[in-house]
Amino acid sequence: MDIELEKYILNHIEPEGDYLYRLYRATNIHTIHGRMASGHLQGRLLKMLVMMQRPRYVLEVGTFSGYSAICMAEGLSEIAPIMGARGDNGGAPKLFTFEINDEMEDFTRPWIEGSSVARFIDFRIGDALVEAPRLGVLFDMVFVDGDKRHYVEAYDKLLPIMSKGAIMLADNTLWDGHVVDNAYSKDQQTQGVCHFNDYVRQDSRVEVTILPIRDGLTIIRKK
Ligand SMILES: C[S@@+](CC[C@H](N)C(=O)[O-])C[C@H]1O[C@@H](n2cnc3c(N)ncnc32)[C@H](O)[C@@H]1O
Repeated sequence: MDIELEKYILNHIEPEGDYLYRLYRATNIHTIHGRMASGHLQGRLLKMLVMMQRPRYVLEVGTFSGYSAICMAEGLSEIAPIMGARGDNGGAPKLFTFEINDEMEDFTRPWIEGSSVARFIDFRIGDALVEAPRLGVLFDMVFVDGDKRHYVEAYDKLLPIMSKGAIMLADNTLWDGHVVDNAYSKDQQTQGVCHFNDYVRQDSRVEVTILPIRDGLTIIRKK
């Protein structure tokens, strides 16, 4: 997107807040692929979607530095009073977020635990596609942001543990425009994203739309 237009957008949406600003900076300083973090615009969208969907349980595949997890938890903290939480997390909404790379834990856990919404986040190291089905809960919202080569596998494993009317968000589904660029047709991640986009489109159990925000964000609603 044009830089001026992006600046304009960021000046006309809810501010990121100091904590997330510092986390984004720290992510970019201390990790190699800092730009994987959602950032201001997508973070505000995730929070907004949580407030609109009002989920009891949210699942995230791929915590990385915790940026998107904190944004979604901010949404949960807004809806918690409406959902009749008792304040001890007994009936409060909750985000389970999984990170497969255990080397991220030392960086990410303090940021999550130091955030004002930590009580809404259950951060676990492990493969979300293996661990999430073992939790025994139905998710009302799922954010798939893990390995692009396994998006179809993620979809097949997670759709059955989503409630009717739940939404799945899948990030990076335009993959920097590579989905329409033949030069990348042999790239495994591009192939994974393209396969996923085709696969979801033909599935009559869901409705799907793609937002051209950032790197492409697919919204899938389970009928
Ligand atoms: C793009 S980053 C996530 C960014 C983060 N969601 C955000 O928006 O700030 C992707 C992360 O997913 C992790 N990952 C990949 N496959 C996974 C899986 N099956 N379960 C849990 N984490 C996974 C990777 O190690 C990486 O840290």
